[in-house]
Amino acid sequence: MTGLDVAVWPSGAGLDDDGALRLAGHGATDLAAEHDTPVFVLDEAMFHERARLFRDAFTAAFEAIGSGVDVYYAGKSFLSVAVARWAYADGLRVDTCTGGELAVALRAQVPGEAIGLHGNNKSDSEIARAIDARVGRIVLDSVAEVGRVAAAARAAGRGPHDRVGVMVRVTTGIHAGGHEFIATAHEDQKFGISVTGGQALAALREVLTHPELELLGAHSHIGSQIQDVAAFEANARVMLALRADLERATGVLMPELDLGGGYGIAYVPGEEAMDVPAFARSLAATVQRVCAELDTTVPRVSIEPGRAVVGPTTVTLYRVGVVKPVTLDDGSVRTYVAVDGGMSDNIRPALYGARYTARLANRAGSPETVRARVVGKHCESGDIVIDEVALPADVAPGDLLAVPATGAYGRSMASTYNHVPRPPVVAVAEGTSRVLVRRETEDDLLALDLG
Ligand SMILES: Cc1ncc(COP(=O)(O)O)c(C=O)c1O
Ligand SMILES: N[C@@H](CCCC[NH3+])C(=O)O
Repeated sequence: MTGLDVAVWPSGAGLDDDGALRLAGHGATDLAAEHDTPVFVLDEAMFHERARLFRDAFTAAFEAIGSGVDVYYAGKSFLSVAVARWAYADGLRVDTCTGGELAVALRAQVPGEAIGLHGNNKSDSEIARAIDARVGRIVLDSVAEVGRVAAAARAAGRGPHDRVGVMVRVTTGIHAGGHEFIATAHEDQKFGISVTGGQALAALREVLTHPELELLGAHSHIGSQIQDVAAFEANARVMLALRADLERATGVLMPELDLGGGYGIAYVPGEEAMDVPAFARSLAATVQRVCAELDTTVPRVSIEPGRAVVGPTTVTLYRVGVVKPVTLDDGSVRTYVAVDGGMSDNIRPALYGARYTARLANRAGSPETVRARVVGKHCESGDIVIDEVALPADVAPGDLLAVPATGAYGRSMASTYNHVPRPPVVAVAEGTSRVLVRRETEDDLLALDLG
């Protein structure tokens, strides 16, 4: 819509005649008045659009090569009961990685068979709970876990005729993703079992020795915020070769490969939104080509996007407090704009150097701009929301500031640092708005403190 970069702002965002922000027909000023700030505002229609886009694009691409696909929504990016319900209703499955995420998916009445459980350090109770819920698959992350899950399956009365579906998470050596902390398939890190030296192959063979486990396939996830299809394709090659190696060694052809999540989104103007159908077609073509080279059948594929589904749907609204011009050593001025949240609702800039953009949400503001740094209210000089952004020169205390693309890893990684209660998530649609996750209160925090 006019004045807004469509790659960065939700599809339901627009500006009214005064240049104030509207989200799915709701004025940002009204939303802030009703829910207070900071608040995460999620464009519900866009969540459905994004979920169905992944479902339809990948289904079409993989059906075209004679295969099928399951899209798991990665709950770690943002999960609430409503969101889990929506994802399932939109034809997605739900990927969880802790007992807490599993509990949310189950509360949403997502059937167990449509849930996956990950985790590099699952507890006995998480494993037992997943088996009890009859989740569709447990992704094994270490050799030790193979025996533990088999034992838990036996203890739950499962056997050769009622096996527990598992995958083995492997690291393929493909290094991708923006920051070291979010790259996950290089060798020297905690996730998965390496393909080098035959370790992954040995783990897959180990699964086959347990009659109560059904080996559904191998799983990989190479990192997050990846824009380049080549990295996914390189990963797919390694995974397909591993599948062929297992078949040669044992005669067992794994029916499925999970190629993980990690699809990137646009955070700042100038970055482009990914062309999901083109991406899916390119990946499917690679899978088909490599299968032909290996003279093997095309497996069923699953993927686990989180950020690319929910990230672009959400805008954080903050209230501006202190505005402080600071003269730098070179004589230039940087305007520090302090908002009423910060690293407790968005740790990504501090943790990964992640970049965001912002605009005033209650009015257009003056056409002249200042070089602004948006900072939070925490007792930490690294509490920076946006390192540098041009804001109207008349930005003032009381203004509303909107930061887009905060749907993934914002609320889900939020903390209560400095005893700042975590903000709510409000879903907006044309004519309706509702609180998905309520604001924490000081009473919530004090209730934990036993004195
Ligand atoms: C195993 C696994 N699957 C899926 C995801 C989701 O990643 P993204 O939100 O980047 O799509 C992650 C997080 O990086 C992950 O570790
Ligand atoms: N939390 C990370 C990405 C997900 C890592 C999970 N494996 C981020 O905000 O970018």
